[in-house]
Amino acid sequence: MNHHVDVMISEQQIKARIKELAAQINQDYQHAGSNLLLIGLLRGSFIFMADLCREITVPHQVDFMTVSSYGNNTTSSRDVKIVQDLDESIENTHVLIVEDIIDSGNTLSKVRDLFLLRKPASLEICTLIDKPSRREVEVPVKYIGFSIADKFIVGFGLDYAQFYRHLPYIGIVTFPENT
Ligand SMILES: O=P(O)(O)OC[C@H]1O[C@H](OP(=O)(O)OP(=O)(O)O)[C@H](O)[C@@H]1O
Ligand code: HPA
Repeated sequence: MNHHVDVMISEQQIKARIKELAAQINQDYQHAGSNLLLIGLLRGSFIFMADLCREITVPHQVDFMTVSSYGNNTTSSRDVKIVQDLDESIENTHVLIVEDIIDSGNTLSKVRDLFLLRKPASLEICTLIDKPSRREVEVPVKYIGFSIADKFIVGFGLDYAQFYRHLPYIGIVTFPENT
């Protein structure tokens, strides 16, 4: 493959930040009873979800929904597809969407609008990475791991053409035409 990957956010930095996010979530949801549901958007969120939920000590359930908008491209198609919806109702449930990255905002905006129609008790978003300069659609995000500049990144669940999701760090992809 004609590009290379450099470390941008180390494994240690990510682990430490996830602990901080979970501490904030534990505090914010201490009165949610056992009515908290974390919903990860696949595929990108699977590693962040696995690490985050193991730091969350308030009772909660975990579910996933499969959504896709990038295909194998590095820019959003803006056509967000619900590939696999939730099986269960989220009515009267405190829902926290867990996402790897918010870039244009198209994915989370569509999912958020869909979930709001289902009348959850509350609905918030937690993303590991935010790229605010790329936003096309505003979406309220309560928990942000790292806010970064406009670079295409991989690792910790994030892919380039489905590769690199396994990297334990966030890396920047450099393409030859950009160097
Ligand atoms: O804010 P946006 O511009 O919509 O971009 C964010 C979305 O893009 C990626 O998903 P992708 O469609 O690549 O699917 P994946 O989760 O399977 O990697 C990522 O996981 C987010 O869901
Ligand atoms: O920078 C990115 N990397 C991988 N997938 C993505 N989806 C939106 N932005 C990105």
